[in-house]
Amino acid sequence: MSSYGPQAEVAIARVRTEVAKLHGELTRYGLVVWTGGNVSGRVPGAELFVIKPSGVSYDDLAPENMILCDLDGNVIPGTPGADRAPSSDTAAHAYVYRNMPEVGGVVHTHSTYAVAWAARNEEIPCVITAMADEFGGPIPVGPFAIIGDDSIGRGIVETLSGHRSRAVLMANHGPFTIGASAKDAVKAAVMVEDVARAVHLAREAGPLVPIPQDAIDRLYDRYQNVYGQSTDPRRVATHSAGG
Ligand SMILES: O=C(CO)[C@@H](O)[C@@H](O)COP(=O)(O)O
Repeated sequence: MSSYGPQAEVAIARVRTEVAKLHGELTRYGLVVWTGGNVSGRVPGAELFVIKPSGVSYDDLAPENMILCDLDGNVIPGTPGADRAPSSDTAAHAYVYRNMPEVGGVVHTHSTYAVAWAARNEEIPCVITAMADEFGGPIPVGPFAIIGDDSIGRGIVETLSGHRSRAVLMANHGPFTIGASAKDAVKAAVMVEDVARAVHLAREAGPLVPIPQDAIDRLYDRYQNVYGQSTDPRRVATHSAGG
């Protein structure tokens, strides 16, 4: 049985509970069918993250069967849940944690409208204020990447580094989102599906009207710095990063 010391063990237990519970949000918001999505969370203060087992029904996910991994995506032997195979996207999540130290959570879903944009390899243009608020502009498309190794992770990092968006539509696959915490990344997954649906429906009904860049900038700035509570993880992360 591995032990990382009492402080880290408390943090691991907290992230296990949070990550197991957050999968319920994927089903609550209709972002997944069957087992087609995953959530992970970084363990603060340790070179570790927690992710779900592969292909296990969401009803059966519990803190004790979440899987603890190092930042190379290796399962930590002897820890609870280590007897099962981790999510197919473990290497992708690990790559993001290794290369984006500010990221505390990663989420992948196959939510319908976001996947439809990904299937066309088409970015979602910024035509509604909710997008300017949450994503600060369009939602970009990442490269086509094979599932199973760190190609997806490389595509996520290449596309989102220096980009305001916390969501990327991996070509012909679907959305991956990042956040200051696992919950924050789940929120981005909920929001990306909402805007993917709204912009799709808008375009069906008529031409899209872009929002001027200066208005996008003002909306984004307000949402990062004024909206919500000063204790929100997003605002704490923005300010500690000097943003
Ligand atoms: O996108 C894919 C496969 O297409 C996977 O992320 C999805 O099915 C979820 O897989 P896991 O159950 O996390 O292994």
